Amino acid sequence: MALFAARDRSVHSRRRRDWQPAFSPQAIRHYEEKVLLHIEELDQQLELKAKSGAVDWYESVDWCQEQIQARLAKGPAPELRDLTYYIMEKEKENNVDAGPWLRGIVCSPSWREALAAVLHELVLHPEHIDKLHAELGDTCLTDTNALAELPHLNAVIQEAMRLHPFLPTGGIRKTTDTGVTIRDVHIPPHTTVLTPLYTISLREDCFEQGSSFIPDRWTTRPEMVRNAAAHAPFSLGKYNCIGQHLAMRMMRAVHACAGHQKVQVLPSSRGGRERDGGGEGGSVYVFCWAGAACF
Ligand code: HEM
Repeated sequence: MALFAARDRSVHSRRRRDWQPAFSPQAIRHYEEKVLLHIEELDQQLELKAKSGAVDWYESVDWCQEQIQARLAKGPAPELRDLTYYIMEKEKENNVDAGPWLRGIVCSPSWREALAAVLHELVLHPEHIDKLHAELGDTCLTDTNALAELPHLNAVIQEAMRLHPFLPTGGIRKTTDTGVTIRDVHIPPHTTVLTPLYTISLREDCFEQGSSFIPDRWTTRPEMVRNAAAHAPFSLGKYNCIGQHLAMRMMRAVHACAGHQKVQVLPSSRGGRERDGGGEGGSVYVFCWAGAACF
């Protein structure tokens, strides 16, 4: 059973405690050292590709999945004491096969969706790529502490995650025997509660021009955020995303490359779904493999 699916509080807390050391500041630093090599490689590849043509998004996704499958198939080698190794070992102790779960985290939903969401918006709003480029200046792409201080980079990521929440109707919870009263609303016992994050994100009473991509609302136009509590891309409380700091640090590094290399849009080779930029020209989504390389 995946960690997030452990609904028994004590089981969940114990399993989460097991995972916690893998996300400590020291562990993240150690892990970053490895990942940042791939970020430099990504930046170089982007530069090369920009000269020789586009990279196909779908090929990149296939490559990414192959890398992770190969990594998981190899199993935990003693010298590989990193995040993947740690989680696989811990989950083995809990009699859980972490393979599918890790593949789930790494290859797909959250990480990939968030990377794609930001790129999707950048592709549709190239002026923000220029702005990122200017903001980056000569900031080192692998200096994750310096990247964390860049307001527009952070704002672009937050805004894209607001418009494309990874769990559009997610965070399913169920009340217990007693039900629960929130303000003056009583939710009866054993009721499943769904939070429609996508709908909330677009509400005018939460965000002015809620359906528009306006990163400046997170920086110079705070009045456009009418209810900041409506934005919780990593969820809240005891079940919130344990990997959020790592995810944000890695996303900043990947998207800094987009700004640095001023990524441009070309038509998609296999036609586009909505998130691919679809009717508006498709996209060159070169970054998925950077995410994959991270793991
Ligand atoms: C931008 C990328 C990411 C987003 C948007 C994201 C989002 C989320 C959200 C919304 C939840 C809560 C689900 C719920 O309420 O039921 C969650 C849980 C979780 N996430 Fe992430 N996540 C991201 C990246 C990561 C990464 C990189 C890792 C680990 C390497 C990770 C590991 C987890 C785990 C283990 C949980 C379950 C936590 C628990 O139940 O205690 N996530 N994530």
